[in-house]
Amino acid sequence: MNLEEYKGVYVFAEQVDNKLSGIAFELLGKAKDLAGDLDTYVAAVVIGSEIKGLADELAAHGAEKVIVVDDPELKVYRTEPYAHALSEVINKYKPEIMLVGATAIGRDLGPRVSARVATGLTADCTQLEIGDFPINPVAGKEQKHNQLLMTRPAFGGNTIATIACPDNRPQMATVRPGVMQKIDKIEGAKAEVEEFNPGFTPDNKYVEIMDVVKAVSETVDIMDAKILVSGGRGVGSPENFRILEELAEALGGEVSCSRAVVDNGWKPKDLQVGQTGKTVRPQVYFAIGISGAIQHVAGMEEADVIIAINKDETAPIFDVADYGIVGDLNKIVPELTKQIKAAAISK
Ligand SMILES: Cc1cc2nc3c(=O)[nH]c(=O)nc-3n(C[C@H](O)[C@H](O)[C@H](O)COP(=O)(O)OP(=O)(O)OC[C@H]3O[C@@H](n4cnc5c(N)ncnc54)[C@H](O)[C@@H]3O)c2cc1C
Repeated sequence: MNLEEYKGVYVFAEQVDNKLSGIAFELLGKAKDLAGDLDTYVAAVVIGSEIKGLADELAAHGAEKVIVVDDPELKVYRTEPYAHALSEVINKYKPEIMLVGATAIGRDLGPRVSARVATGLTADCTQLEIGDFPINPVAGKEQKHNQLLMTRPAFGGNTIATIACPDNRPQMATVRPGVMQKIDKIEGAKAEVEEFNPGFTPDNKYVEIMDVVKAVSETVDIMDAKILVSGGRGVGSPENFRILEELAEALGGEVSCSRAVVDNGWKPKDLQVGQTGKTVRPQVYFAIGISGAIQHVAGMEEADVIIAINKDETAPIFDVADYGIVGDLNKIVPELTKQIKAAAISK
C-alpha cells in the first residue's frame, strides 16, 4: 500500500428518503478542520437513488468535492449494495481519511467497508485530531507525523483511548451524532460533483426489502433542545418527573434523563443522555438527582452552562457543574419554577 497516494478527507454523507442526516453536516465540519491541518480537500460521498440534487447542500456545509453514486438499487439502505458502493469509491479515489456517522446505518456500513478495503476502523469516536503517533516517542519505534488520532471511551467509559492507523489507508472512524459541530452555512457554495457508479448486478441476491415500517416517535429530539431539564434516579418515581416537566415548561425547554431512569422504565430510551444514549449540547443543562457517572457526563459535558441539583455535596456531578445547589430536589425544583414564572410575569 503506497500511503502517499491517499489524499483528501472524505465523509459518508448519510441520507434517508433523499434527505441528508444531520451527522453528514457535523462530519463535514470536522473534516474541514482536519483537511486544514493536512493541507488537503474535503469530499462528501453520497449514495442513493435520485440524490444528485443533494450536492449543493453538501457544498454549503463545506464539501469541496461531492462523489455521487446514484442507482435504483440504492434507494433504501441495504448493507450489500451500499458496502459495495462505498468500498469501490475508496478503491477509486483513495481517501486519506474516511469518516462515517455512528448511526444505525453507519455502524453497519463502516466496519464492513473497512474490512473490504483492508484498513482499520475506530468506532464511536468522540474526538479526532491530526498529530504524531506514537504520541510520545518510543525508543526503537518510528514516530509518524500527520496521523489521524482517534479518541474514544473504552472499557465501559472507564478510560479514554487514542487510536491511530499508521500503516494503512484510509484512516477510518465512526463518530457519534451530536459530538462534532457543523460550520455556518456558506450560501451559494458549489462543489465539484463527480458521478461514479461501480455497477450493480441485477438479480444479485441482495436482501429484498418487503416493507419499510417507520417508527413514530412521540418524544422530541433532545439533541435539538436549547434547554434540557434532566432527571436521574434521585427524582424517585415516574410521577415525580412532573416537577421537572413544569420547570422545563417555564423555561421553554425539554426533559431528558439518565440511564437509571430508562432502566427503571420511567422514561423512554429516546430521552437518555450519555455514552449509550444521546450526546447533547444545549445552552443550559439541568442535572437533577443525577450523580454524574462518567458515562452520563460523556453525553452532556459540552453544554454551555451546567446546573446541578443534588442532595449529596460529594456527588461527582458538581465537578462538571458551573452552578450547584445542594439540597432536596423536591423542595428546590418547585421553588425554582415558581421564581422563574414570577420573574417572567414581572417582565
Ligand atoms: C457501559 C455503560 C454505559 C452507560 N451509559 C450510560 C448513559 O448513556 N447514560 C447514563 O446516564 N448512564 C449510563 N450508564 C450508567 C451510569 O454508570 C450510572 O449508573 C447512571 O448514570 C446513574 O444514573 P443516576 O445518576 O440517575 O443515578 P444514581 O447514580 O443512583 O444517582 C442518583 C443521585 O440522585 C441524588 N438524589 C437522590 N435523592 C435526591 C433528592 N431528593 N434530591 C436531590 N438529589 C437526590 C443522589 O445523591 C444521587 O447522586 C452506563 C453504564 C455503563 C457500564
